[in-house]
Amino acid sequence: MRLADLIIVKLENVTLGYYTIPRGWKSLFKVKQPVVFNVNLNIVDGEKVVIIGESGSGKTTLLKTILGILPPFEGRVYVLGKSIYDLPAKERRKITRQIGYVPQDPYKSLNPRVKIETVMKEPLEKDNLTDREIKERINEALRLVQLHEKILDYYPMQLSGGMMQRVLIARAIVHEPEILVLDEPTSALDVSIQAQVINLLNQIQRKLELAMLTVTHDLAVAQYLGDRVVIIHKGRIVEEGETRIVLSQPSHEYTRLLISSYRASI
Ligand SMILES: Nc1ncnc2c1ncn2[C@@H]1O[C@H](COP(=O)(O)OP(=O)(O)OP(=O)(O)O)[C@@H](O)[C@H]1O
Repeated sequence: MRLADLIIVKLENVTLGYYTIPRGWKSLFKVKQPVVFNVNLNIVDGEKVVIIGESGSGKTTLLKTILGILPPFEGRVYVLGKSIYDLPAKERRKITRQIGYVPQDPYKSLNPRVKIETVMKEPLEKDNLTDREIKERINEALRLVQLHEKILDYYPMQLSGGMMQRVLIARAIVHEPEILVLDEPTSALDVSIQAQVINLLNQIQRKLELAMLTVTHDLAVAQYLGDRVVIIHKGRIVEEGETRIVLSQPSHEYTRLLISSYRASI
């Protein structure tokens, strides 16, 4: 097998959702409410995949199952070849640690009372590293996101939104994951900063030869961060393929609608 064929994440007939209390019922009785239906998806080593869909289409729900925090109602979720929900929780966490995760909103994702140094050390806690190795790893991650190490003494509120996002990206790569997973990486940022963050992510992905999975509602983000796009509508994959081809010759009506509303908005 070529290295490029190594499957990092695989979703096999995955149906996902939440347990909710039906309308009009006050009791504790809950029912399954599926929101993502029968999804199949492979992400191979070094590949950049973007899932595009509008708000409520199930993008974050899909990420939760990949991150090991939402067991599927049906189907299997494989990370690095292991069916993670067939493993005991401790083993599952060991595997999902190989995922670097950048959450949706940098402003809400960092505790204002916790120094950046502590934020950066946390993913390395279980790695049995010496203080020197920890320092080297953190400095390397900061270098990759183009932040000075003096930032380690700062608190999140002393940083701009763009700097917070760089800290979150540095935290996601500091433990040398196999895949970087990003939830709407630019939506909370000023337009002027968005392009910088996109360029930075592409540089990091190339340098570390990581697989990268991004979810977004923004076609521009998909164009720049995806070799391959997956279009999701109401919890179902309606189309997928090479980004350039899907966006220039969409075959599904929903994709055509997304593209025309995007063109109208620019
Ligand atoms: N904890 C939850 N309990 C019940 N329903 C939920 C929960 N989280 C999300 N949902 C529902 O699941 C559906 C998909 O939500 P999800 O957050 O995955 O969408 P999304 O595509 O990521 O949207 P957004 O970009 O707005 O975050 C929505 O109908 C949402 O209301």
